[in-house]
Amino acid sequence: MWRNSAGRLSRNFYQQCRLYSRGKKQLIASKNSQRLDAKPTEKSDKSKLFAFGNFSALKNPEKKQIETSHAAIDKIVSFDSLRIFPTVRAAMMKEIKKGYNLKNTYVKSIDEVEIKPSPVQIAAIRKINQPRRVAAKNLEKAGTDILSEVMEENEKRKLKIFTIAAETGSGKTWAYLAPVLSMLKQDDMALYNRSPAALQEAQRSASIRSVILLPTHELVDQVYDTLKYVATAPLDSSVDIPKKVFASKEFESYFKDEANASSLNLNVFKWSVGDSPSKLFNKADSRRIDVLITTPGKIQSLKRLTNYERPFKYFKFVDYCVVDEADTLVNESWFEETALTLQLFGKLKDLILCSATIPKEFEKAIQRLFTSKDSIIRIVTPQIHKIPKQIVVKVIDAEQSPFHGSKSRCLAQALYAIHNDGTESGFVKRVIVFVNEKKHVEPLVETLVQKYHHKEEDVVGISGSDDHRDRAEKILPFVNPAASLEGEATKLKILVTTDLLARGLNFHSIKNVILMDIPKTSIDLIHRIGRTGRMRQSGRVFVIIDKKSRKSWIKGLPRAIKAGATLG
Ligand SMILES: Nc1ncnc2c1ncn2[C@@H]1O[C@H](COP(=O)(O)OP(=O)(O)OP(=O)(O)O)[C@@H](O)[C@H]1O
Repeated sequence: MWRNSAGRLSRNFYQQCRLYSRGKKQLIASKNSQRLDAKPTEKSDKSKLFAFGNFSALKNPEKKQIETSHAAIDKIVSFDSLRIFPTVRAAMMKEIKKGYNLKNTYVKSIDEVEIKPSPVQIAAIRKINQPRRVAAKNLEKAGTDILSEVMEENEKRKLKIFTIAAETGSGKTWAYLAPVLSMLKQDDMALYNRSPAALQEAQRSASIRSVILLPTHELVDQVYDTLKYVATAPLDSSVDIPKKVFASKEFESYFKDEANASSLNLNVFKWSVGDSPSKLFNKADSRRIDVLITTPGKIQSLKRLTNYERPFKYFKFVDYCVVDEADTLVNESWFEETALTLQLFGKLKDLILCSATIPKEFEKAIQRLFTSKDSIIRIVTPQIHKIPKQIVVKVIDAEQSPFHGSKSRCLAQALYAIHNDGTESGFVKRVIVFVNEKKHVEPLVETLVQKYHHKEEDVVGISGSDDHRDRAEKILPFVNPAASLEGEATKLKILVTTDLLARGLNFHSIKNVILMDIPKTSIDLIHRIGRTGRMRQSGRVFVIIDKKSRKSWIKGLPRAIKAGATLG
């Protein structure tokens, strides 16, 4: 019912979206593929679960799924053992090294650092970037060449759906970029080796090959910055491409043309807040867009255009789509925009849904978005829903003296202690303070400046009420590497914000996060804590509680994290 004769998504999708939003219908049919689905967690694991009442909102994947990932992960220690297109691997290493945090390490130069794949990168790259081949036994059964050719063509076009779920700061962005960019380059090489002119012709077609969907413009900027760098990073084939690659005829003929070996030569485009539709159309008309980074809302805004015929025509040939922060983009308030956007990609080959948590609602939305549970290949890392052990969590009770119930006095004291604790010497210290409500952001900034004498230029507040240009400006000192002090006295920069900036943002080596309020759910707790302790770095989290928020269970959090408990 969902697919037309060519097996693609049918046109009456929109009405069904309405039915779905009333909880009546399933939406996207998809072909069967490997099933590694999660079942309810066994009782025995409950003992290690840190879950409380309606705070608990996470679905724990089944042990079998975790073991599958464990097995895949243990065997691999280098990117060279993973199937990544050679120039993609080289550009990725350069990009990771460019952003690597050498602060307070004993490493003198980045060249001494060996970049190893993180668990989620190993599991995702192995599972996603698989050659699309029909199983030999099925080809035998086919008998005739024509039928086996049709089967191989179908296999190539079959929609494969993957979910990636891995702890915060574990490198999920490259876990999906490496396979997607590799597939784009593999497609380029196949076409080039058939005929260089055919590749040039394809590059002139007004179309979009892959789309990365994110919930906020900050995240669009962040992923775009990564892609903008790798798309044109200069490569030296004599150094960046291992000799053994040239043993393959395919690569040898492709890289003979220096232009194919000297950079990825990909056309990446960010279409974000304030950008007009014509900016997107002109970009696509001038050269095929290899990767579009945007939000579902921006794409759906094209529906309102009256002066363009068929504004969605550019999306007809999208091969690969990533829904990052998918637990946000498929939850109730975003679902319809995301589902309608996915429906535009009628010839999609790979759909990747990526998130740091698996909320219970996420599972329900996925199972209603895709007709049968076994149409999804799930990639879950063993540390999912665990707080990385290198993060130390402390609970501070504002009811104790000398705070006498004042959380802001408690905050001021914690900031003072961080400012004078001798850590991060030689660099400006940066602290992120999370509050639950955006209306509390500015008053807290005021209090820190007026009452606790922090300098105005050292305390910024960011919430959804701010204009996106101001937000982008204010956030820079926290997403860029720490500025060095050059002999000045220690300095503390404070960012007061809400969950708007808790998801996905790759704050650069932030060592301290303070939660002024207990988050509403364990999902928000994981995302807020995950702004520190990223990619195996250390971090500290201070949770301030008082009579109102005082929940004895939160006092058990530090111990639970130390014991490696899974948040529920
Ligand atoms: N293999 C690696 N080795 C070292 N650093 C890496 C590696 N892969 C990625 N990084 C760096 O780790 C940091 C975190 O990566 P990323 O933002 O993708 O994490 P994430 O899992 O998406 O986090 P979140 O769940 O918060 O979105 C980035 O600065 C990235 O450059």
